[in-house]
Amino acid sequence: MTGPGQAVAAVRLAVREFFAVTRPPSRIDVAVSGGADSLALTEATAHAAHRAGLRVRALVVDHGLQAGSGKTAEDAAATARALGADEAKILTATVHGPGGPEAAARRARYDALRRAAPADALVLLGHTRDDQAETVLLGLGRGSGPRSLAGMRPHNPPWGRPLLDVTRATTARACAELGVEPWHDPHNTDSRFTRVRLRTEVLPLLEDVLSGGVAAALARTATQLREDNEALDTLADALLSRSDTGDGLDVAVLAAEPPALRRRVLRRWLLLGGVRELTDAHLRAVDALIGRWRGQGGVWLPGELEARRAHGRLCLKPQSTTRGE
Ligand SMILES: Nc1ncnc2c1ncn2[C@@H]1O[C@H](COP(=O)(O)OP(=O)(O)OP(=O)(O)O)[C@@H](O)[C@H]1O
Repeated sequence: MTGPGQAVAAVRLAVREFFAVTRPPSRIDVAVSGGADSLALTEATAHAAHRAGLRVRALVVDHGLQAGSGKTAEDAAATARALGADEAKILTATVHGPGGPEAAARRARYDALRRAAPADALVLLGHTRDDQAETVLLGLGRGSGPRSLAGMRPHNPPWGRPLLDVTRATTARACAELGVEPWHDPHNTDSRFTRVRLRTEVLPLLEDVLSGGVAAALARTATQLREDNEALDTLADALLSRSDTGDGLDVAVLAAEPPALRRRVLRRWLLLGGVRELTDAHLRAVDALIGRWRGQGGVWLPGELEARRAHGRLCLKPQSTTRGE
């Protein structure tokens, strides 16, 4: 008997390595679009799970946006079962709200998956190294900070992404080895989408100019930044406890620290304090109350809150018209 092909073996190895670090619950959910990435992931997950006595459920989201989407979802569910999933469930998503149709569909998809999964669930997604590279490149082009350039995290409960080191070419080959025909999302070739143009025009050009290895290099950048971020987050946590006096943050303690670390502390403090949709401009304005203090008034923040400096402390209060120091 011949064993699995090389590509199937590579995907299985990635899933096994993921489970060695992230202990899976007794039932693992896999988000299945019917594309090559999530089908290859389903097969590898079922292979690893069954050896460990765990169950696998495929979750397929039908956005109802394209004609025949119901059939696409049913086909994806049937293929997932054929590849070893113990059960397959089709979820319907209601797409509405702000942003373009892609963003609205993504939001609706993640909401539907989150609703279907129990609190301690692990929901696996088929993002690959190519997706990670595109995310980093998109972030670079938009001037994003290190948090965003660190790309997608392999484990960010309930989400798990075991294939971030596996290429899209490998998942396509794995499907061919398994004898399954993946679904091809028409959006993936629609050049009206920025991500599609990055994938089909920008990355191939960069690969050519830089003699290859660009996607792998971008994914490495993401990993390095993620490690740096984790280290800085640990420092920021410690600095937040040290500067928190109970009636605000001690300005003198924060002023002695580098601005990048200070902004990380402020970000955590503001989010914990109930500020929503914090932008970089807000963060810099609050930081200016420490680093560029000229007796300015408070900074108004989303969530009807105001950060103010008074008596050597930085305080977060409901918005008012009173002035600080
Ligand atoms: N209709 C769907 N039903 C279930 N899971 C899906 C569906 N579409 C996508 N997924 C899951 O999300 C993974 C990533 O797919 P895709 O890149 O299309 O989605 P995305 O979440 O919009 O990603 P990105 O963050 O890259 O924009 C897939 O491999 C699959 O696991």
